[in-house]
Amino acid sequence: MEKHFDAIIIGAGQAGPALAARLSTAGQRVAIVERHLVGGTCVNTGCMPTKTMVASAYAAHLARRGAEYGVVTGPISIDMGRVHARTSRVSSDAQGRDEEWLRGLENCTLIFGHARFEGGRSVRVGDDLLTAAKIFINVGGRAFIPDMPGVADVPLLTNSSILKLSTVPAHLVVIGGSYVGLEFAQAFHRFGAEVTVVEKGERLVGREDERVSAELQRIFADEGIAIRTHAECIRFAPHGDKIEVGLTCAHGAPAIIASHVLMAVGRIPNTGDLGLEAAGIEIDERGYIRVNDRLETTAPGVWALGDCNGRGAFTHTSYNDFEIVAENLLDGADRKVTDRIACYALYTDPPLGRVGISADKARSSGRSVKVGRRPMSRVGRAVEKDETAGFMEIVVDAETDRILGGTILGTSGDEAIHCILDMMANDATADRLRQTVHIHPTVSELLPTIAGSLE
Ligand SMILES: Cc1cc2nc3c(=O)[nH]c(=O)nc-3n(C[C@H](O)[C@H](O)[C@H](O)COP(=O)(O)OP(=O)(O)OC[C@H]3O[C@@H](n4cnc5c(N)ncnc54)[C@H](O)[C@@H]3O)c2cc1C
Ligand SMILES: NC(=O)c1ccc[n+]([C@@H]2O[C@H](COP(=O)([O-])OP(=O)(O)OC[C@H]3O[C@@H](n4cnc5c(N)ncnc54)[C@H](O)[C@@H]3O)[C@@H](O)[C@H]2O)c1
Repeated sequence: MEKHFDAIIIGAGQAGPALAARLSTAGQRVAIVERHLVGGTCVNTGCMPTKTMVASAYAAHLARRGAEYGVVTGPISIDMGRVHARTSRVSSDAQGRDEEWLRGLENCTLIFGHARFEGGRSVRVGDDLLTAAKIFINVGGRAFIPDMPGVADVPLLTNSSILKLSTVPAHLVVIGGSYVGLEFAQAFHRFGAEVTVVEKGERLVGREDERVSAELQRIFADEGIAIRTHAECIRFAPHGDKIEVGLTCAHGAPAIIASHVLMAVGRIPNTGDLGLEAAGIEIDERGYIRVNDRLETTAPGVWALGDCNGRGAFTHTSYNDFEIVAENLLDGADRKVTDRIACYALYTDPPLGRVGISADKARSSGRSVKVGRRPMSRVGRAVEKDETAGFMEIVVDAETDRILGGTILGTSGDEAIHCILDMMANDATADRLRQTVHIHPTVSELLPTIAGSLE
């Protein structure tokens, strides 16, 4: 059956639902199509369940350290069933709320099914052909499983299936030492698993400055998490009821035996089964939909938002894509994706908060910069909490004194980094930050001091 709307949104992740609400409130008839669960990756298999798990793991870690704080506790054990139940509840509550809200929107129809383009203005979902003058793609991505030797011969976990474990793995091998890998590695180690992180690059979080990689590696090693870098030739083979993970490393054992293996080597966009060619929508060599600064695709009347456009890979970037598209369409704004200041956090303990350009990248780009840095051991609040691993860093343009970026690898780094982000958003100078009085005792209070001693 053919059904006509003013707008079709494909995918109910982090941009789609908000856009559906804005367009339908503006009086447009909107269809939003979702093939699995409302809320997409973040709510169901990404941010929310992982940060819930990370919180349980932190509780376990603190409980084990209780005596250091003068809290005498008995033996610590992990009820993985309850960890799992808590994680599922947080996700399913949010998913249910989001779905109910979408269903309640006037002028908006929520349709479950796989959407596929049949032309520039038409999308098939099952027996229905939906047509609209405007189509918005918000299909996200999924875990990438590379074609490594033995990959089809053994069971491998992804960020989705690992959330279903209701027992603690004996030995979890994590392939990939970046966001997904490190957050799960530390959490499962704190739940009691032996954990080995296997990274093919020369260091963890290879996109960050070496100082960050080295400090994270030290923190992980101190906790007892094994790390194997330079693992360039990973292969898998069944080993009884276990999995042999073969590694060709510069040093160390050639293989390890795992009870479970998590693949965390990146994500690929869900663009292969969308029929994009029928609408003339171009993708790049990695499958990301090509968009311009206003997130318009190569087909008129079609936009791509969120992870599938390759312009961001976070919930906040997907949501910001919604803001850009909605304000340009409905408010006559001229917002651009390149106006966004890069910012993100890695939820290890301590977390890494990052904004703008890093010190090494600024220097290698040839810019003249000043850098201020302090170890977390100089932050009073960190000392009081006895969480002194890490450091804080601010990067400043030596000519204009404008703040270019910041790194906080340390307790509350995911929150405190916003001081630097907000200063950057207001184009403030380091001197302005230096003059700003911050609250004592906080992690943020050292930032004005650092801004006053740049080198
Ligand atoms: C383990 C993990 C932890 C993460 N933690 C964080 C974090 O702490 N902070 C952060 O900012 N980001 C985090 N992320 C990234 C974040 O989850 C994503 O950037 C974000 O969810 C992207 O949102 P999106 O709207 O682009 O797509 P998604 O949330 O992936 O939503 C896309 C939706 O489209 C649907 N869909 C796909 N194809 C079709 C089709 N053909 N027809 C109909 N529907 C379709 C999918 O079912 C899905 O519901 C994490 C990711 C992972 C994997
Ligand atoms: N805190 C957060 O915001 C958060 C948390 C989790 C995920 N995410 C999002 O999810 C995306 C995916 O995260 P990710 O960690 O899977 O990918 P990633 O691209 O960030 O890192 C992949 C890692 O795997 C390594 N690798 C690649 N191929 C390999 C191989 N064959 N063998 C061993 N190692 C290999 C890479 O060198 C890299 O270190 C991120 O881009 C991020 O945006 C965000």
